[in-house]
Amino acid sequence: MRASLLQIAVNEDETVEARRLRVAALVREQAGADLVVLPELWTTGAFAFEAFDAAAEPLRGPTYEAMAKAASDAGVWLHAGSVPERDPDGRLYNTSLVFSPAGDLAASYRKIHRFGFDKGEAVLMGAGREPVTVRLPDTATLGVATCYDLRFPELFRALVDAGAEILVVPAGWPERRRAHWTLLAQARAVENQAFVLACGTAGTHAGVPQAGHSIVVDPWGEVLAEAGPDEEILTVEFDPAKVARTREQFPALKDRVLGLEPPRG
Ligand SMILES: NC(=O)CCC(=O)C(=O)O
Repeated sequence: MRASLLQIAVNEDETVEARRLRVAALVREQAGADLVVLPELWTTGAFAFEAFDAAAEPLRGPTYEAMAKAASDAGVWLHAGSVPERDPDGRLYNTSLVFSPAGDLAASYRKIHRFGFDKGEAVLMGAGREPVTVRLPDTATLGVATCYDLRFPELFRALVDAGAEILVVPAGWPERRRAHWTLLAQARAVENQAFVLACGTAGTHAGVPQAGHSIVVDPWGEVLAEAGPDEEILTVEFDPAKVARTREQFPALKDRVLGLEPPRG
């Protein structure tokens, strides 16, 4: 399987419309890949809270249209990262879109864990409730999560319980916590014996330098590829069957003890 992670630079000197056109062209150039992955909220930047409202779009808005067409032009599965979605009631969500090679929407996922504690995304956007997996026929099952979700292992375990073998994590992770990003991507891969494809942004928006360093980790925790800090296309080839082999050779997932009593005392 060949995957391309498009680590897009999100800077304020480029308009949302210009970036959308540029990213669509980059996706088209990935013809021949099986899966293309974009970062979180790449139209505005994940920390550009003040831009969310103006840039919000219905699910089937301009980013949906551009990415559906780019996926079908390239003939690839496309995890198009996330967009600020405005639902029919006016509520915003951080919503990921996954397209089939025919350009059909295969899945959408509203980010469950919103970042910012008592400000930013956490107050501006609603929370998703449903973990989402996507079956790529004859290939593997994707489990999708978004950025801050990476800190919550129980979500990833739910995805694995639903059959996920490749965990895809679009993000807008800041440079100041880059060490967490790398560590958590490896931890989620090792504990779930799954591939992790984590695609971040580069550049600086809203005064927050982005980490870049998109990363692909295999089910044994080995880093197969890692980007640098700037805009980059990270391409990697791997065998999804390694998930089943790893889980068979080192069957730790079978040793889970569920439903523990709460601690006494
Ligand atoms: N956009 C995000 O979810 C940022 C997450 C983050 O900065 C962190 O978890 O640290």
